Amino acid sequence: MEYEAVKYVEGFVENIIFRNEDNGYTVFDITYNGEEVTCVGVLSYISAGEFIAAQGEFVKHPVYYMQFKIKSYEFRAPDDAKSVKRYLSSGAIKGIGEKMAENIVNKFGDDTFRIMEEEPERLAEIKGISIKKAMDIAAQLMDKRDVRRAMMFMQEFGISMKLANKIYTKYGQNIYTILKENPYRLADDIDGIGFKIADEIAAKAGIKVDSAFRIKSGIFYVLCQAAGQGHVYLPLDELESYVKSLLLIEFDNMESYIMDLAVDKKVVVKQSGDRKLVYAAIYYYMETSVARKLCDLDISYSCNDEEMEESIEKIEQRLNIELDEIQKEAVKKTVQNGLVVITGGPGTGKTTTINTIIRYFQMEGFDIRLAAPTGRAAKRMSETCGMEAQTIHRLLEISGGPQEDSNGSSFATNFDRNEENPLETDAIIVDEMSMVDISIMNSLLKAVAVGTRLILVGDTDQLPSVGAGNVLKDIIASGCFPVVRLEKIFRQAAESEIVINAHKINKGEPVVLNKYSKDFLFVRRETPDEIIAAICTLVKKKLPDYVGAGINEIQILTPSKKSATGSLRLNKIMQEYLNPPQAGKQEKVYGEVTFREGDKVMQIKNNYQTEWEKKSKYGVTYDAGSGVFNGDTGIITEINTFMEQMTVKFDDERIVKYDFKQLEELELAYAITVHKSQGSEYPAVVIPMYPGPRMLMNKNLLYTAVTRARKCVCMVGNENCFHQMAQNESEQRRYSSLDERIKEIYELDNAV
Ligand SMILES: Nc1ncnc2c1ncn2[C@@H]1O[C@H](COP(=O)(O)OP(=O)(O)OP(=O)(O)O)[C@@H](O)[C@H]1O
Repeated sequence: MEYEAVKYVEGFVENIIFRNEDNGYTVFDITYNGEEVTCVGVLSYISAGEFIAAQGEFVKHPVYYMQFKIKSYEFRAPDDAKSVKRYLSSGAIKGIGEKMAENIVNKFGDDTFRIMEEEPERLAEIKGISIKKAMDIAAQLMDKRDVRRAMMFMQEFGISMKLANKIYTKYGQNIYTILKENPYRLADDIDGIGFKIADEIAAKAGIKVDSAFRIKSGIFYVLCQAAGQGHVYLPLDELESYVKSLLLIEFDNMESYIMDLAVDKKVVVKQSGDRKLVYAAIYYYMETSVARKLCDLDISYSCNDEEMEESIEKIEQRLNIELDEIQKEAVKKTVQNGLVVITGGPGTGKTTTINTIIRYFQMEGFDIRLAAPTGRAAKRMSETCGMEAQTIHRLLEISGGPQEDSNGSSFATNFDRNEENPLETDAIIVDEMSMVDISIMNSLLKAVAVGTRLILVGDTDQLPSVGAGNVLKDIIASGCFPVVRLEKIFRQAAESEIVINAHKINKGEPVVLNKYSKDFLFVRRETPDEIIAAICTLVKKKLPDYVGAGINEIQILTPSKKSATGSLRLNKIMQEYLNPPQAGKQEKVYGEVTFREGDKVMQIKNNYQTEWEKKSKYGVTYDAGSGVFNGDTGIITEINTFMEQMTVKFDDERIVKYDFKQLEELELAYAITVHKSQGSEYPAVVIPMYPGPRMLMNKNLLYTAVTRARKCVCMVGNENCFHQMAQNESEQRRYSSLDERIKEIYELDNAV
């Protein structure tokens, strides 16, 4: 072939060699003038068997030699008998093989395609084709043409192939009206499309910036964003100002848009005093159903006080302890009530109380389940209670990916345990309740049958849950259920300056920073670089021996991600220091991060599908399952660039193979933010103390960081920064109203 002269090729798509569904880049073969030609180009749609006519030119590829680079193209219906036969026998139409293709073309010749499209019933004139089959062939042809047209149409709006496929699967031929009239529906209906993408599409479709669809979609988007920051609702005035700054327009009738959304059941509006509160409907109903269930669980049992005292005494003898009066009261309350909250700071005897409750229930012959919100918290609970604790997710038996609401947007997880199939147990004790958000609380409560005792344990002064809601605080604030507050610090705990100082921080009392403390150390440094240098020495040389732990067990906790002493920078430096490049150590660069064999990493989102296994030292698998969760930490044991896989061994021995595509789920974890450390405990914790944003650097955060340490807290930096944090009460306000929902339902129940 005279490659240079050829500017046009045509032929049947025979073999698709490569296709990137995100951007449509495709490599495929056709036969042109009797020769096989490899074509490359960006195509919105392609299917083997289609007839393509393309303009472009041949270019020389270093390995694959000459390839035709497509500039423009069109798919054509084949127009002569030979081509039609080729097309039909390519397998493009299901149900037509080579022989039948021949029969069809012999009968109708060049007119075949027109007949198939316009008078498909005539195909039944051929032996072996029923009327039903004839109509099916016609439908397939139409479908193919429709898909091709739709894909090309969507490309005009800059929609990636992958999304275009999803959109077409959802709407079919309705895409034309939807994209032209209300592309914002995509944000509601299709996973992977949010307001921002829909807004870009809308701009291309010429939708006006003040269109009602845009404003309503913007309102809903702002509510969902607020939920991502922990808010269950937003007051109307705040919502309005966020929406206006998102959409960059001014408009008057905010309330009428909200009313429209309320009619569509997408939002709920509640009056509170003289303010209107706007909820994304799903969160409102979650709060309501959590409140309803809590009231249902709150039943009381009549118990003989003497018998309870006797049983407690027996346990005290067995455990060789003497419970404090409040601890005893806590135990009794759990025996007498279906729902009890136990709250207290570090060292106030929560674990001891839980352990007594467990023994008590065991003596009664109760079946008991223990749970905590994260893997690490569950592991710690198992250790301190001497009985297996599970994550709430596992307790509820995850049964697949995120569940979709009627609009198709994902918001929750499917659990096998739910109202139809509740947990069959007498008592459930949940620890670290401060981390439980409204969504997982809702799922948990669905699976708890009335009659099962539920005991909620936590410290309300820890940072609130990452997800929306203020569950523990609201339950307590409602004042409707039995709550036991443990406040006394026990002798053993009182010897720990970690515990003493944590309580001082909490109460706003002055803390003396004395570097001679046994477990609460402050190393004074000024600049970020000096601070980091000191941290390096502490983590590698000093602390492991001091607390009798491995280097990887010493955890750096930092308030922020991006500052000079933030987790991103610290991780880079610590990686160089603790796990530098070395011949034979494989690496994988992913975005800004280089992962290296031997690195400490953390899973940063819940993934219920990811499979894991546990292996004995001889490499024999003895346990397997699925699900890795936000906060799980481990070590990279292998990077296989050929298989494009990275293997991580988690702290609890689970081994997970990540495809390179999945690496967005992992972060280096030499240093992690305090927020991510909630619910975990480490033998030693190192905290850089360097000024940062006031909203972030507050008492709550300091308290949470300090209480993560079991044996030693070591702060490095500026003493003033510590004191400012301890005095900064600016706990960011969370808009939640579970307490109100509980009160409403409780009052209704008790009014009867
Ligand atoms: N009634 C008691 N008498 C004497 N010591 C007690 C009593 N209750 C708890 N302790 C001791 O106080 C210390 C703290 O108790 P525990 O671990 O139960 O508290 P916690 O609230 O669970 O603390 P953390 O949240 O820090 O784990 C432990 O050493 C425990 O043995």
